[in-house]
Amino acid sequence: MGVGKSTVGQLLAERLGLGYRDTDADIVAEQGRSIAEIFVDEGEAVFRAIEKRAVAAALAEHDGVLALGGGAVLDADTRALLAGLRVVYLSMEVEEAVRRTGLNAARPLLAVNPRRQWRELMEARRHLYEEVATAVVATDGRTPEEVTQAALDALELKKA
Ligand SMILES: Nc1ncnc2c1ncn2[C@@H]1O[C@H](COP(=O)(O)OP(=O)(O)O)[C@@H](O)[C@H]1O
Ligand SMILES: O=C(O)C1=C[C@@H](OP(=O)(O)O)[C@@H](O)[C@H](O)C1
Ligand SMILES: [Mg+2]
Repeated sequence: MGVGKSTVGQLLAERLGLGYRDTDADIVAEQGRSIAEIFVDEGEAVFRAIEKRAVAAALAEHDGVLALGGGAVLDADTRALLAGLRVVYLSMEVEEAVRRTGLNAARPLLAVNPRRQWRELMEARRHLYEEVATAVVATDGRTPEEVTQAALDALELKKA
């Protein structure tokens, strides 16, 4: 969360001359309400079910760069759909995460104690990100443009 998937995803798509899509944006458009509203109104389990459908639809329809929400990989079927695709895991340390997400209420899972909540989420998820990734790019101290270049380099290496 806040590592730059949406920001870098758009830049990456521009650099590759491909389309860009973001499953959180798809969900907001389909539901007609914000991610935070879905969490508040219906809870995380309902959000995850909506997200699972949105990711499957996007992977089926879209041929380009796709940014996922940070929790999409919690679902085993979603992880299976990612197998065989080029998946970039953007990483960062906790201090960078707090700087980037701040007290932004748009991310309900970090709303109360961002530092502690982020650490706990990463402990639970790191192995899943590593499982689905075909390339890992550290983003600390890098601008979005530098991260994009590093992702291109990492993807290029993977092609060889
Ligand atoms: N490399 C970066 N350096 C500094 N700030 C960044 C970087 N990448 C993204 N940001 C900022 O961090 C915030 C979260 O970025 P976003 O792309 O929405 O992340 P994600 O989609 O992974 O949650 C935004 O305010 C964005 O401008
Ligand atoms: O990591 C998560 O569980 C979430 C990440 C968010 O997307 P970003 O990773 O784009 O912030 C969004 O899907 C929702 O708030 C839940
Ligand atoms: Mg995003």
